[in-house]
Amino acid sequence: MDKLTLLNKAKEIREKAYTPYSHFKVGAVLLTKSGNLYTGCNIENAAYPVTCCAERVAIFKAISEGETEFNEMAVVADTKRPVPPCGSCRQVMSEFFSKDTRIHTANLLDEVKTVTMDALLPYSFESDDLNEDKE
Ligand SMILES: O=c1ccn([C@H]2C[C@H](O)[C@@H](CO)O2)c(=O)[nH]1
Ligand SMILES: [Zn+2]
Repeated sequence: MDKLTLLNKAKEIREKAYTPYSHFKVGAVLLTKSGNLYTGCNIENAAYPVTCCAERVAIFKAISEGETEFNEMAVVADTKRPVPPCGSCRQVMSEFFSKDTRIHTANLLDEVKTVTMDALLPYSFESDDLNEDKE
């Protein structure tokens, strides 16, 4: 799918963000291999750390609907540079994305930076590292 289509959808969903504390709104869109779109916005909480980022909301919505294969993601926020996803979201993305999955990040000035999963989180901890057969 065209990255601008995904980014425009992310901009639209960003308006739904629940951000009474930071007033920092983020929108995310996830495209599955089957061609479905899952959207997410950040959802904050009076207990601040309970907040969930837009990226993880989109991924968790998709997983909970039985989708496990993804093509690309788009993320938008009102930042000076295309918004860099936080470390927790990078780890969650790496659980479900391939090394070459592209993440389109952007700001409201329509500056776009596309990065692969591997570039976003190199040398990531993954299931193979659990070494479950050792004891
Ligand atoms: O990539 C990001 C970075 C931050 N946030 C949210 C978390 C919190 O609600 C607010 C400020 O950190 O922005 C996201 O949703 N995605
Ligand atoms: Zn995050």
